[in-house]
Amino acid sequence: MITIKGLSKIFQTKDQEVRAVDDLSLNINKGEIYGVIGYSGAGKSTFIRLLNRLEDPTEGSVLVDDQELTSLSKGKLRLARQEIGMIFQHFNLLWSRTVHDNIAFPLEIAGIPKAERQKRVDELIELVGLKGRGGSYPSQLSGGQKQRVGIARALANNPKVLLCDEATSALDPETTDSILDLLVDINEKLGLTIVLITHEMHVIRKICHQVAVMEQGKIVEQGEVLDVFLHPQKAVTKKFVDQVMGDPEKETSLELIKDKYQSGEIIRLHFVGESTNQALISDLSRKFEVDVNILHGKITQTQKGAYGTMFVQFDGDRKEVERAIEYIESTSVEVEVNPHV
Ligand SMILES: Nc1ncnc2c1ncn2[C@@H]1O[C@H](COP(=O)(O)OP(=O)(O)OP(=O)(O)O)[C@@H](O)[C@H]1O
Repeated sequence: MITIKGLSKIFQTKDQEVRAVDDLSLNINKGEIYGVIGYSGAGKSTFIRLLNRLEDPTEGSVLVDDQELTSLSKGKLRLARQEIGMIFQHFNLLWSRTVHDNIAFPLEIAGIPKAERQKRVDELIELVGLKGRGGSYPSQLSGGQKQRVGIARALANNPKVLLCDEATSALDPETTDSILDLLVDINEKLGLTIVLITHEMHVIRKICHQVAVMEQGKIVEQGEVLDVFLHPQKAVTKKFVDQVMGDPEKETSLELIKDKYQSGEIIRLHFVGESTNQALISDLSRKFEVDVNILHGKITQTQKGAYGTMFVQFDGDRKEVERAIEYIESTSVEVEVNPHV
């Protein structure tokens, strides 16, 4: 759906040149939720603004659904932008217009007749869960409701792509989750491709299929969310993963655990998706004469299933413990016996 090649944006300031986006190339597939994460100043906002040419690139190209945005004239660009909706951290609503009229605004600009507009606005209000609030003004809405209006407005012209610029950063954790759920719902219902930028790994973990980590204008790591969680290569990525997971190995001393539980085997289980294995522990105790003692760990949910590490102790007949370990090795849960500190 989106092909980005050699994209750069250089800002000239009085005394220096800032490479906000530096020779970036990537592909985003249709129907994917693609997250870009980075710390402040990494170049995320510049990057997302280049995707709908709110910012003109210094070099490189952006193709959306095979249309090259970078070479379009102003008139054609306006049409192309109808295919790319955008939502913002601070909502960017029109304060003197009602919810209904905010959502109708892009339809008016696109020249949609009034009756059709009315029907479409009603559908959108329903889709984002704001039924009955069409006559309210933005100042009468909560942050989460304002963002719902932003989403409805962005979807008005049936775009192929939705860009989200720190869309939940101004919201509390609970409201953040409800907006993220709405984005997943829209992605699944409409098959919409979503590109979002964020500095919160929670957002990536909860809804993204793919993630790119940005640092100093470059993408330093990218891939499927679970893979990146599982094998973070760069220090910056590790820091982001620790943001949601903590580091179970740092939080407790394995030596202490080993001292305390000297019989049987201490085992580290690493869950990497595939929800079928969530029942592993009960499976083990049903199938084998082994006592499973949960010692420490953290498991969280991603779009592709459970992810995380758990330390357990297996106690019982040695042969039976070995059989239980062999059984885990036949699943997608990674297992390490007597892990090193
Ligand atoms: N209009 C501009 N003129 C000059 N420099 C700019 C301009 N816009 C951005 N920059 C610089 O480009 C770099 C990347 O900024 P950008 O806002 O894209 O980062 P970000 O990752 O979105 O950070 P934040 O989350 O804080 O917005 C920064 O060093 C910033 O100072």
